[in-house]
Amino acid sequence: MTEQPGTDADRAPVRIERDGVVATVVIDRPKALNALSPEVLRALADAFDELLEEADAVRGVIVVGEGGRAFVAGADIRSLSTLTPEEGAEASRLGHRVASAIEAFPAPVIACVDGFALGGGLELALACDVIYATDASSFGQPEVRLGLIPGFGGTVRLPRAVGLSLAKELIFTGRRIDAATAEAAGLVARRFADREALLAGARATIEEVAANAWTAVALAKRVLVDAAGTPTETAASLEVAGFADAFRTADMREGVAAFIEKREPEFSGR
Ligand SMILES: CCCCCCCCCCCCC[C@H](O)CC(=O)SCCNC(=O)CCNC(=O)[C@H](O)C(C)(C)COP(=O)(O)OP(=O)(O)OC[C@H]1O[C@@H](n2cnc3c(N)ncnc32)[C@H](O)[C@@H]1OP(=O)(O)O
Repeated sequence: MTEQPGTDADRAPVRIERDGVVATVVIDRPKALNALSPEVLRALADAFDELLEEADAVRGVIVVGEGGRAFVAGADIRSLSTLTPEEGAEASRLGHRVASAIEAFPAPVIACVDGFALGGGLELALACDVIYATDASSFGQPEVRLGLIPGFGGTVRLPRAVGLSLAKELIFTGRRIDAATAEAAGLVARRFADREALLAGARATIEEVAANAWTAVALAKRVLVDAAGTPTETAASLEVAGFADAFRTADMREGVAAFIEKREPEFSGR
């Protein structure tokens, strides 16, 4: 799909901003409320592939929508209207590829929601590790109002985030919930008064994580992602393997030694 002139045509749909150990992935289609076109999805997948090449220097990623009105207002409905069922399946697979790239990234990815997070937008946020939001934000899976169902992981991750009962209510009604309700439901980890506080809070969290053994943080994320939704026995065996892997790191030896010697650890990332 090509952007209409005078809309977002003159800008890349996604950009990466680097500042120290923090990388920020900005979805930049504000005139379409950052709707997910195929170009946006491919650019998101490329962005995380690019960040993976620098993973030894990036301790956390912020994902945010440009414009202050929306994180992402869903899949691009104009694009969806042109699809055959097979193209729809391909679009859904493209969305799942982006979600997998986010879940595979070896550091925390924080969705900073400022405005609407709807449909594929909420699903993108759910693929991230943590969701932070401004008070004015809202969340929903309105696909059924378009004759669709969630196609970017919403039927998988929303029940995990808020429980099956509320997930079914949101998916069946297409209703939007505000940030306070989303926080109370466990969908949003922290709320902030405005965009500036939101981004500052996400940065502070990443810097706090960066002070830890990021080998352990990466291991914990891998276990949490791989174990999600699996039977308890499977999840437990994944944790056992991850715990054993931690003993193979220099960081574990350094962390333990630093505690015993009553000094600050100096983690190497090995
Ligand atoms: C091969 C082709 C592939 C095509 C798709 C590729 C991506 C696929 C991704 C994987 C699968 C995703 C599966 C997902 O589960 C499906 C969905 O997400 S379906 C869409 C769900 N979202 C919605 O239904 C929300 C739609 N928007 C609204 O309800 C309202 O815009 C709003 C958010 C409540 C805000 O309302 P207002 O404040 O009144 O603002 P406007 O409505 O005037 O919007 C401003 C402007 O933005 C345009 N716009 C908003 N949302 C979208 C959108 N989702 N797609 C396209 N454009 C959108 C709106 O049209 C306005 O533009 P203008 O008319 O001014 O040009």
